[in-house]
Amino acid sequence: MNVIEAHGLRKDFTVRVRKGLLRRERRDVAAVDGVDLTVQRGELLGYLGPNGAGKSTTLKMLTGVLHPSGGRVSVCGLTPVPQRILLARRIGVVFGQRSQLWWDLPLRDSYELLRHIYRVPAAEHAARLRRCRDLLELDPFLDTPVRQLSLGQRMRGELTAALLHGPEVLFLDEPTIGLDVVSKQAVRGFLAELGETGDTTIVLTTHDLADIERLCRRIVVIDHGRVVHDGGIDALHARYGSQRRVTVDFDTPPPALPDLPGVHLETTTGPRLTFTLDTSASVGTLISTLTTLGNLRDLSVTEPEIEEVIARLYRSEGRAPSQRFS
Ligand SMILES: Nc1ncnc2c1ncn2[C@@H]1O[C@H](COP(=O)(O)OP(=O)(O)OP(=O)(O)O)[C@@H](O)[C@H]1O
Repeated sequence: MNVIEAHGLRKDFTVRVRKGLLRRERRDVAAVDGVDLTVQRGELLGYLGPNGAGKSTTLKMLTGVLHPSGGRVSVCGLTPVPQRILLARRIGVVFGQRSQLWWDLPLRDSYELLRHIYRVPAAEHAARLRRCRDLLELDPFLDTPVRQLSLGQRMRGELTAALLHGPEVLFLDEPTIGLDVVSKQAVRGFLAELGETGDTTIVLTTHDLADIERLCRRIVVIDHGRVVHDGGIDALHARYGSQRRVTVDFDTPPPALPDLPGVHLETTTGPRLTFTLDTSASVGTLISTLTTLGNLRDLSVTEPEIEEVIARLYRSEGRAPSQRFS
């Protein structure tokens, strides 16, 4: 069953552009330009794209913060803007830059207030909080006012706040931005566990591709407000011709190699040779050919980096590298 359905979703903003010293011109910018998106119950979807691609704008329309300029959208069977209050009970939202906690209150008190706002039965609330406390290790700072929390502590606190009313869908806009390695691991581990239960549908935007690799089986990539990829990471590797790298060490420098289709000799440093292989080429064929040329002492195969694949995709959509990553 689809929890999120968007068809031809668009959002135009009117911006003023400087024209000469005093003149300003109004111009329409299509931030989201006809996005079709369906997400099934229990999916953990990565929503990717370069800066300014339209990710946050999409999330704002899905959560009822922004009115779409066109298209249809439904989340949990509701239309986000007109049914915003009903929807708020069924979704959880974490926008990295904004807080839903009370700045001067300790986390514990913010959670108690949220319990009353959402009218969550005490036992249910306690059970959910217990789980978050354990998995996100909240106890050392549960009684600290939010304004005194570090970014990583606050993010763990925000995640908990978004989940205490038991939402069906969790929207996360860059939840690991600026976090140290330990906090990132805590947040990722928590989301992985939440995703595995299949009870909560998660839509995650991030520039951290390690988040995507660790968590998402399906990714949707948008650029200039349009979907440019919807599928698994493997499909991306296949589509953008990722290259594996094979490094071998011979006992002594080997003689010249015969040509093998899809295999490219990248570097030779004494007895060490490094090859790149197109997706169509076989590592097995390369190795068996190499063993006929001399004694192999060591061998390593490196899988293509997701960064490399995503960079190719962004490049193929016609952006300069400096515009791509934050
Ligand atoms: N309130 C607004 N008024 C005018 N233009 C806007 C507004 N909000 C967003 N935009 C424009 O819409 C486009 C998409 O912005 P959006 O914030 O959705 O991108 P994003 O993919 O989330 O980017 P980032 O990765 O940098 O957060 C950008 O060109 C942005 O400048």
